[in-house]
Amino acid sequence: MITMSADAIKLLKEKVFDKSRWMQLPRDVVIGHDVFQQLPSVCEDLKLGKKALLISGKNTMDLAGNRVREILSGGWTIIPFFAEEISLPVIKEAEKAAADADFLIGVGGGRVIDTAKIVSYNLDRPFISVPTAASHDGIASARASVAVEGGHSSLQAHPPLAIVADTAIIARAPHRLLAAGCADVISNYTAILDWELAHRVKGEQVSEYAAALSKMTAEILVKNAPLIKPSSEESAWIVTKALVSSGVAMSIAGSSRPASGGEHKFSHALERLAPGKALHGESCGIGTIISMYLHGGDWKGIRESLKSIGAPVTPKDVGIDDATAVEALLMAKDIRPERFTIFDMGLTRESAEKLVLMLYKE
Ligand SMILES: NC(=O)C1=CN([C@@H]2O[C@H](COP(=O)(O)OP(=O)(O)OC[C@H]3O[C@@H](n4cnc5c(N)ncnc54)[C@H](OP(=O)(O)O)[C@@H]3O)[C@@H](O)[C@H]2O)C=CC1
Ligand SMILES: O=C(CO)COP(=O)(O)O
Ligand SMILES: [Zn+2]
Repeated sequence: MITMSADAIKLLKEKVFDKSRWMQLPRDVVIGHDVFQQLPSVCEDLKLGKKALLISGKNTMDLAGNRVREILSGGWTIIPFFAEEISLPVIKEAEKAAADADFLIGVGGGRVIDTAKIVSYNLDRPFISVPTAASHDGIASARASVAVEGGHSSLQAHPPLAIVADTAIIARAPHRLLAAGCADVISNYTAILDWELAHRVKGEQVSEYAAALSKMTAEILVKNAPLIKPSSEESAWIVTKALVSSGVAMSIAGSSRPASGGEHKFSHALERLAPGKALHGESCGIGTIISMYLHGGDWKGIRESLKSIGAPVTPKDVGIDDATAVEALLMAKDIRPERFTIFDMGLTRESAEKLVLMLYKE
């Protein structure tokens, strides 16, 4: 009889048994021109029930939420709910409003979709993600980002059961939103470098598949950067696919690690210090240039790609002064401190000031 030593059993346990992971992925992904028409088929296909809470925003309810409501009105009862911000009180209100709903629909930008995602998770009801802008990679992810007292939380949630992304609507959104979505994807480059750094310094486990998918998504996007233009449905299509792919990478990893490193911590810090000035993806893009410089990579190449897409590359471009950006860089390490990144490698005020100035250099 072969017997195993206690050490061998421990190793086997670490290598095999403790590795079980539950990956949840979206089931129906419909991207294209005028695909709202397919919402009834999607709801029937997924057997979601007959009553839904539709969460949308101040602008997006008129732009798309009401249209979704109209399309589904033949066979479903749709209760509209305005989410003007993402906050715990709004989430609680939405949960009350969804008490007897069978499923949730989030129609809007990242904040609306994350709100619907959290409500869906808390009430254990399915949800459909209907992005009106290709501005963030939470469209398909199983994570939800929410500012909390003294920090920023990335909450575990369910991924949407379906994504219905109408490229005609997305193409009509202000170009700023599309460029922000590109920057959110481009930030995958430094998110992966930070993840690998955390592996080397802290022994954090890296999912090779999630990392490869995330990096490949950023590479394809950068390759297609010359095709990304305002008001173009082809651009909306390219960017939406990249955002879905990046979201899937997060689901594979079971965390936002493949798409969120130090550049995201900088973005969350900036949002705290200068709320509402920069879009999420915009500040992530600026953080990516700085992080890539610190990693010793091609930061000028990243800056050129962002510029060519029309994304901001300096704090000034988003109406934020340099001193605030310096503070955000210094604060970044304290946002979700358990996530080790390049900003934990001894960044000083003096170096932070130099890094911000560097953004303006030719
Ligand atoms: N869960 C995850 O994995 C991820 C989550 N995020 C989160 O997503 C959020 C950022 O998303 P983002 O979309 O940039 O920001 P917002 O959701 O704040 O949307 C920005 C603005 O764009 C408006 N808008 C949306 N679509 C259109 C359109 N078609 N035409 C005109 N205006 C439009 C919104 O209107 P309205 O007022 O109607 O909302 C809002 O005023 C952050 O909270 C971030 O943390 C980001 C990445 C990943
Ligand atoms: O924005 C995200 C990925 O692009 C998710 O990030 P966080 O986990 O930092 O909230
Ligand atoms: Zn992001």
